[in-house]
Amino acid sequence: MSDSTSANALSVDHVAVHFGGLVAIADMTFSVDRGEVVSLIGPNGAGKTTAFNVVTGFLQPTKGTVTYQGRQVNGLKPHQIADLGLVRTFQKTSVFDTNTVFDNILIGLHRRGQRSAWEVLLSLPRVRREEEELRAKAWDILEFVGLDRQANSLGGALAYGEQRLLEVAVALAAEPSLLLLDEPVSGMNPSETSSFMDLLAKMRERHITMLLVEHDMRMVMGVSDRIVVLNDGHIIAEGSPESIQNNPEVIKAYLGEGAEHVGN
Ligand SMILES: Nc1ncnc2c1ncn2[C@@H]1O[C@H](COP(=O)(O)OP(=O)(O)OP(=O)(O)O)[C@@H](O)[C@H]1O
Repeated sequence: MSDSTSANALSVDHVAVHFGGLVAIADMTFSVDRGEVVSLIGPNGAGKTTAFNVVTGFLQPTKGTVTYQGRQVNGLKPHQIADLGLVRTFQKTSVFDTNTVFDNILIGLHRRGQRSAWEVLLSLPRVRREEEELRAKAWDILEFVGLDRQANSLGGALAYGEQRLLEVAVALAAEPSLLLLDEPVSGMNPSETSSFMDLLAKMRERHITMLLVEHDMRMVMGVSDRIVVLNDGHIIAEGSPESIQNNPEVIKAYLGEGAEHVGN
């Protein structure tokens, strides 16, 4: 973590979100530095999903600003924010069931393509060369997430945990400069969760900046550089996994759900 504000990839400053009279987020300020993995945790209803939706443009804050690499992003549409490199996954998987795993990645890669329909139709040599490069890139991504052996399976035929891996693979195809993961291991069995943690560790080694909303504490403690704890729309603690695990305020906030969730 760096003290320099110029290292901040993402800054959330004094953001509040009200739904009518309900204050989902009262006043939230936090940042994510380049190369950092930051997790947003908190009991049910704390405001995590709301915060995630504000950062990705799916909700507008009532107050405050969100800036990314020095540029204000609140007010932009979700696809404009994605174009800036903030790429998100969803709680529910969004893979194309009737396309192969390989084509799912290829579609993701094509979304970034600059070519006109005419160039593609005429199949110009440059287009063919680029197509080959994209296919090679798709293989690299599939190998990276460990789905290369399922390349020809249909998206819908994959096991649940594999579908979630594919979703991350599609997000990686967009070459995110900040990857936002919304409860990526929810619904996974322990072995799928463990494979997913291995993938996160690999992404971390590649210095992919990540913001994670997650309930699974074993995973949060294992992969995060820094943890931001929300409770009732307020940030009640922020720090390393060790400091969060031993923070009395955090333990108290979780007691209603069972304090053991924080420790392990
Ligand atoms: N669209 C909405 N309209 C009204 N209230 C909402 C809306 N979305 C969220 N809320 C409320 O805002 C508060 C924060 O909800 P949010 O979903 O952000 O919490 P969370 O920490 O993600 O919870 P969980 O862990 O259960 O997903 C809750 O009281 C919730 O009921």
